[in-house]
Parts: sequence; structure tokens; C-alpha cells
Amino acid sequence: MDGKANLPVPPPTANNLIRPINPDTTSSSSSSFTSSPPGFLRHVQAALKRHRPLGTMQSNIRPKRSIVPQREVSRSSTLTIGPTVDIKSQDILLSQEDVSIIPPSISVNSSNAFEGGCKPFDAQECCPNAMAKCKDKIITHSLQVESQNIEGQKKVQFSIGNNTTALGADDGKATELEKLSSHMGSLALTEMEWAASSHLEESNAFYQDSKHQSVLQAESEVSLRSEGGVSSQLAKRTTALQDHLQQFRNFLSQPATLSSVVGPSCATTTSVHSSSAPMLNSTTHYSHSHLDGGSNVAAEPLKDSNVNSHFITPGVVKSSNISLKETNGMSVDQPAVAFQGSSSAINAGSTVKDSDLSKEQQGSILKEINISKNASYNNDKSTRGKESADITNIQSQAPMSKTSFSDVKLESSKLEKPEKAASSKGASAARKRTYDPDLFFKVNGKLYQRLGKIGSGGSSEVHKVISSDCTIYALKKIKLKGRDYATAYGFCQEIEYLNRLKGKNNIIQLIDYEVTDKALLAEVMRGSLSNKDARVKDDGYIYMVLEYGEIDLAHMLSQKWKELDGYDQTIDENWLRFYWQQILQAVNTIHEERIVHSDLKPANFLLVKGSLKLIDFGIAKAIMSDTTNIQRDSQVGTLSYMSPEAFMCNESDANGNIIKCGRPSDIWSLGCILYQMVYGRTPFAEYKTFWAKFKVITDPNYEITYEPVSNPWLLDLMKRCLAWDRNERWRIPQLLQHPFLVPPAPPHASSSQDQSFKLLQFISETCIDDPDASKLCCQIQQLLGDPLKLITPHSLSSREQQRKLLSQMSELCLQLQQRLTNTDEE
Ligand SMILES: Nc1ncnc2c1ncn2[C@@H]1O[C@H](COP(=O)(O)OP(=O)(O)OP(=O)(O)O)[C@@H](O)[C@H]1O
Repeated sequence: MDGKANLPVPPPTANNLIRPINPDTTSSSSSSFTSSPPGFLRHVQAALKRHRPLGTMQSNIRPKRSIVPQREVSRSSTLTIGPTVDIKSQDILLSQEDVSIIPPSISVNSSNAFEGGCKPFDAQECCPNAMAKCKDKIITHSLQVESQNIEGQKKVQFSIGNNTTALGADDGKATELEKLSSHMGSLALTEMEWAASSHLEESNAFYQDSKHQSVLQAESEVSLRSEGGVSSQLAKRTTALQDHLQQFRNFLSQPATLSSVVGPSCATTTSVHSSSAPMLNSTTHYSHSHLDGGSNVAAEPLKDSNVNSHFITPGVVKSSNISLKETNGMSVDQPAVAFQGSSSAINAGSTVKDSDLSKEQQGSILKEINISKNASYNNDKSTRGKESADITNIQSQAPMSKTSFSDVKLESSKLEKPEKAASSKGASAARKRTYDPDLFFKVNGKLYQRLGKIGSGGSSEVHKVISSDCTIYALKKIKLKGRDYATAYGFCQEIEYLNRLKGKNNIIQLIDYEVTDKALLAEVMRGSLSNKDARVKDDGYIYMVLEYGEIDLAHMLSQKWKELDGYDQTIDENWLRFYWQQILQAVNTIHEERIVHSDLKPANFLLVKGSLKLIDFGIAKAIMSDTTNIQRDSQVGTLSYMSPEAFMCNESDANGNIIKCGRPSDIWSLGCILYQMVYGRTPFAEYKTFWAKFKVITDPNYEITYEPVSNPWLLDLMKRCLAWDRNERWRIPQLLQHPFLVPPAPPHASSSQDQSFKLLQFISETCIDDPDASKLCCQIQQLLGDPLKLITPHSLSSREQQRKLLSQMSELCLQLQQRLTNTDEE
């Protein structure tokens, strides 16, 4: 679904003064753009308000403040685009289940979904085109409550079209706007400031006034300079701005993936060319915008403002690395280049004159772009070498379609060289690359912008983040400080397991990780731990960047039960089969790798692109090669899903043997999950406290209650998993072949088989309520009807194989006979 196309268009009102969008410059649907002017007018007004000392336009624009409420527009947009999940009710259900040990996992709710400060569409602002690509992704992936979507959507609209429409909206203010365009550089920044201040209003916990003011001040300075008021103080006074620029620059300066720069999916971008009257250019071809931008710079540097406010994250003005992308895009000559609109920040920067400027103004378009970059970042020479490296790097990946551009690229490299030298000379001015930890996580040098907290487990917090190539990930952060080394070691092991399970489809994929305590990690990787009892003193963290899951099974189940509520229905068997099979396959994958998960529960199965994947190997253990069980230092798992042996781990059984946990312990947990899928509650849900649960689960004579279900195989399946004696529990390969998942094939038509099946059919009909007998009938039927399932066609001719099959058959017949005798006696 094209989220943009679904944005509602507000009815035209007297106040909604929208200049028609020039069709020449707008190639995509304009519906989304027309919805944004009011927001942008507010935005322009805010910008102008801050420019009071520079002009007198405020009074002209003030009346516009009352225009169409943005939020209403946004709200309806959200409703058409994003599926919402009633998190609260699910949480309630979960909390019933995990009463004593682990709280429900996904705690996305209105209060915490964006805890951490940054709202999802900050990312849109950082990299609008790539965000256009992943806008839907964000919306559909989000488990955000409506109010958050509203905020986010508002920003979508803002970033899509508000600049243009707002600038074009008010004919009456054209003169002022033209005047204003001479301050476009500052306006661009002021718009950014608006965005920042808007964030400030909306999430003031994260953007302090002081920071904002410093951006504001620096921006004003830049605009003053753009009027010719160049002064040597500028360098100093723009420092605050540079800091903010630097933060986002760091974010964008990470190696960009090719797709983020040139992918056709980055097709929606907006730029406003003030010099040719405010226009909207939604699917702007790069070459076009590039030429525009370039010529504007040359002719009227002060007017050249490809005004675009995308490149603001709250409190952070985007940096000139945007221009790197632009440069890259230029060499690619692809339509719709990501970051095309970035020239606002760049060109705003270009109004700042420095010694390089006059030389470069004479040069090619590329040179002009470099001017912008150089001007914006003149003070940041220490990082410029890196920038140019980035350029080269990105360009080397980009397909070249025009020779002229290749020349430009070379020229670009040449231009960079003297600056590299200058940068090394200017090392004293070098500033440390910084980033705001409230807004970003840094993992192995890569920045990930926070989008909100997804949930927190017993030991970690998990955040939704976006990378510089606009991919959404989950970032799990585990604090090590204060933990004993053994526990910290366990956390590191999760990394080891996830590395081992890389490429396995049904296991969540680890994208990147960092253990800040390198010594600890080294020990884990070596498989040794010398300092077991000591506590981690340093402020160490483990960061894990993971594939992002949209929803977990716990929430899916609770949704499913909510749907069925009041209809007196049981859960759809095919739905159950579909997901149960995926659950089994995921657990089979780790069991084959000799890993026992030990904390299987619905919350640890995540839906990623339609498939269930297993997460959270925090307490998983590897099975030693000489055993099938593992010994644990402590009780583990989530109470409602814990096996009897997990409760009694390391104790002695009746025969004096040490009780260990192994794969069967996971099978028990799977039984509890299946039970919950069938009945909507776990088998011991009625026992609320730890001790009550402990008592019944560890009692071998306790009978689990199974309400009648229409399919006896389903009942049988649950019992196979929830056998108290761990040796009686089925293993996953058997479970995958259980008749519930693999229903017996109907009898073949051949007459000889017919006869044998008739006998079996007759027997199975008489013991329909006896799953054991039915299963035996089914196995005999399979053996008779399709022995090749068990052996190869070639081996069927071998006498030995035939004897084996016959003995298998007689064994099954004997068991069936015995079973029928037993039921008669009962
Ligand atoms: N890759 C992911 N994508 C989306 N959400 C995730 C992801 N990983 C974890 N989560 C969410 O965060 C919650 C906590 O994560 P996880 O279970 O890994 O942490 P934990 O501290 O080990 O938790 P637990 O208390 O279960 O031991 C999960 O239940 C899940 O809702």
C-alpha cells in the first residue's frame, strides 16, 4: 500500500491557500502534498517569528496560524495506513501468564513506544528519500499506538511537501517570501529549527532549550553572514551549529549502501527551488535538481536555497555528508536520488563565504557543491579526509551512466586533496566526533538512530532503531556493570549462539554486535572464564543489532483470542498447524546445533516478514558433545513454561541421579505453548504463585486438564509434549511427523490395499477416542500403503529391508492388539 497516496486531502478552505503545484516539476501524486501546507505555514510562521530581528513579516503571516488542524489530517492518514495493535489488552493477557517471573515482553504502549526521545519520523527527516522507501516499512512494522502514529505521520507530510506548498501557498506573502528568499540559507536552517523546536514542544524531555537556542543562534549567524555580514567571529559563533551538524553528519557518514543512494525505491523526494518560485518536485530526477541547484549557486548564491527541512533530527541539524550523497547521486544520474533535497543544508552553508569560495565559484557544478561542503564544514577539517574517502567509496559502487559525470567525480577527488592536507595541518582545530547518546546508539562505529523502546526483558532493553541506510533493526542493549562475570559471560554467549545460527531462516539474525568489555568477549570466544566470581566494574554494555520483528507470538495469540472472543469458537486448526510447524522447525534448528533454548515461550517467537523466528538465547546452553543434557547453575526459564526438570535442575531424582535439562525440557515448553494456542491459557495458569506452580509441575502424579477438542490428534500431540517423564516426550523430528501435522493419506484405490485398509479402517473407527490406537492404525496404514517413505525403492528389494519392515509391521500390530486389550479391560 502506498502510504503516501492514502494521505487524506483536506478540503480547500479560505485559509488553505495552496498554490497549484507546477505539473512540470511534480511527477507524482500530489494528494499527499496538498495535505501539508497548514503544517508548513505554521512552520514558516515559526521560522519568520524567529527572524523578527531581521524583518517585519510576522504580522503578515500571523493570521495563518489558525489553519486546518494538522493532527486531524494525520490521524486519518494513520488509520488508513498503519495496522494497529491493541497492546494493552495483550499485555493484560500476558501478565496473567508470566505472573511470577518475567513480565510480558513487548511493552509497546503509548507511554514508552518512543521512549528514548526520538520519534520515528525523525528518521524521515534525516534521510527523506530513503525514508520514503521505508516509510511504509516503518508504518506497517510499527507497533505504535495511534497517538504516536499521528506524530509520525505529521512529519511524513511535513517532509513530503510542506516547504513547497507553504511557500507557494500564500500569494499575498510572495513579496515577503521573496525577500525572505534572500535569507534562504537561514530560512532553510530556521525551518530545521522549526522542526527541532516542534520536537522540542512535543518531546521536550529530549531537546533542551539551551541546545535549541544554540542551534538557533548559530543559524541566525549563518544567515547574517549570508547577507554579507561576514566576520571572523563566525567560525567561533557557528561552533554550536557545527556540533549539531557533526552529529548527524556522523550518522550519515557511515558507509551508505548503494540502495540507499541510488535505489529506484528512493523515488520520492521533495525539493524546493526558491529561485524559480516555490515549487514542488516530488519525483525529482537527480540530474535536473543538480543542474538547478548548481546554476542557482553560481548566479545567486544568496538565493540558492533548495529549501528542505528533511535533514533535521530533533536538535540536530543534518550535516554536509548529505552533499556526499548528492555528489554520488550526480555521478549516478539516477532518477530520484536519495538525499537530493539535502542541498538545503549544503547550500545554506554555501552562503557562508570563506576563502575557498571565490575560487570554487568559478568552477563546475561539482565545485559549487564542494563549496557548499567546504563552507559548511570549514571548521571541521579533521573529518574532511574521511568525507572524501566516503565519496570515493560510494562513487566506486555507483553505476556510472555518463562520462561527464565520471570526469566530475575525478575532479571531485582532486578538489579534495588539498583539503586533506589542510585538514592534517588543522589538526589542532579537530573536534572529536560526537553524537547524542539520547538519539543514537553506536555499535562498532556505526550509528543507529533510536526510534523507540520496543520492550525490555529480564536483563536487557530492546530498542527499535534505524541505520544510516534506513533499515529498521532491533537493538538489544545489555548493561554489564554490577553483574558477575558468569552472568556477563552468559550474555556474551548469546552472541556466540547467534553467530553460530547465522543464515538459519527461523532464527533471528544478528547483524552486528559490540561488547564494550573486550576482555570479557575474548574470554567467551576462547571458551574460558578466569574471573567467574568477580563483578563487572566498568560501565560495560553489550549491543546487539538484530533483525527487527514486527510482532511476537504472544501478541499474535492474544489478538487471535480477542477475535474469537464472544463467538464461542476454537482456534482455527490450520492457523495452529501453520505456526506450530514453524515453531517446531525453529526449535529443531537449534536442537540440531546442540543448543537447548531453555526459555521457550510465545514472546520469544517473533514474526519477521511473515515467518516465525526464535529469539533470546540469553539463557540457552550448548549440549556437551558427550551428553544429551546440560547442567545449570540456576533455575531458568519463565515459570509458566518451565519443565519439571527445570524446576528441579541439579537435584537428585528417586534413583539418585542428578536431574539435568536437555532438549526434552524445551519440548515441555513447546507443549505449554501449544496448550496455550489451543486453549488460550497455559496448563498451570490457575496456579498463580511460584510455590503453587512449583508444587503441581513437579508432581509426577498431577494430571493436566485437557478440555475436549474436535481433533483427537491435537489432544495426543499436546500429551506427547507434556509427558511428565522427560524420556517419554517426543523429539522434534517425531513431532514434525505427528498426524496432527501430517494427517494420514486417504486409502489408495487398489483392491488389495483396499482390503487391508478396510480392516484398519474398521479398527480405527471403533477406537476413535483412543489416540494411541488411532495412531497405531495410522502407522500400520502408512507402512502398508507407502513403505517407500521409510526406505529407498532400491532397498525394498533387499531381503533384509523387507524383514525389517515386516518386523516393524508385526511390532505395530502387536502394540495395537495390546492397546485394544487394555481398552477392553478399562
Ligand atoms: N529482534 C527483535 N525485534 C523486535 N522485538 C524484539 C527483538 N528482540 C527482542 N525484542 C523484544 O524485546 C523483548 C525482550 O527481548 P529479549 O527477550 O531478547 O530480552 P531478554 O532480556 O533476554 O528478555 P527475557 O526477559 O525474555 O529474558 C522481546 O520479548 C521482544 O518483544
